[in-house]
Amino acid sequence: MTSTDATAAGQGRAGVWNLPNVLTMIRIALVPFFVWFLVADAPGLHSTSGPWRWAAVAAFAVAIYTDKLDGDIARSRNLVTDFGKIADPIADKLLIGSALVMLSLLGELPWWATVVILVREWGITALRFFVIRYGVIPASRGGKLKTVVQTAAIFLYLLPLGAFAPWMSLVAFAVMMAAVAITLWTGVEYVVEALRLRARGKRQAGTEGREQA
Ligand SMILES: O=P(O)(O)OC[C@H](O)CO
Repeated sequence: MTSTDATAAGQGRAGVWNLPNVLTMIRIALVPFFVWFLVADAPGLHSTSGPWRWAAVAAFAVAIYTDKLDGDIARSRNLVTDFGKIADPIADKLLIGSALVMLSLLGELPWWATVVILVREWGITALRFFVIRYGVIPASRGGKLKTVVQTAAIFLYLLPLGAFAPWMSLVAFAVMMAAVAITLWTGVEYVVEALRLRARGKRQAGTEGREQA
C-alpha cells in the first residue's frame, strides 16, 4: 500500500477486533514458539538440524502466511485500520528480528547484518511514533518488497539443507545482502516521508492558527 492509499484508507472506521488484526496478533503470538523451536533444536547453541528446526521453519512459514493473508483481507474487505497500519509492521519486525538474532546467536548469520537491519527497522518504528501526531506512515511498496526479500533470505537460512546442498548458503547470503540493501534504501525513503509529513502538519497548523486569529 502506498502512503496516499493508506492516508485514504486510514479514514476507514473498521474496529480493532477484525480478522486482519487478529491474524496480526496471531503472528506476534507465534514468535515465542518459533524462538523456542530453534533453541530446542540447538543445545549449547549448536544447531542439530533436527525436527525442532523443521518446526521452526513451519512456524516461520505460517507466520509469514498470516502476513500475506491479513493484508489481502484488510484491503479486499476495507478493514484497514490505523491499529493495523502500526501493528502489522511491528509484528513483522518482531518475527524478522527474532529470526535474525537467533540465526546470529547460532553462528549462521554475521551479526553486522542483523544489527544493520534491526537498527533500521526499530529506528523507523520509533520515527513512526515521533511523527504520529502529523499522521501515520504506513508500509510503502518498497517496505513490503523489503519484507518479502528479508523473509526469503531468512527462510533460506532457516532451511537445514546445507548438508545436501552446500551452495544454498551462498544463495542465502546473496539474498540476505539484497535484503540489507533494500532495508537501508527504504529506511531513507521513510525518513524523507516523515520530514514531508511533519512539514505539511506544521504548515496546516500555521494556517489554522492564522484563520482563528
Ligand atoms: O519497512 P516497514 O517498516 O514499513 O515495514 C514494512 C512491513 O513490514 C510490510 O509488511
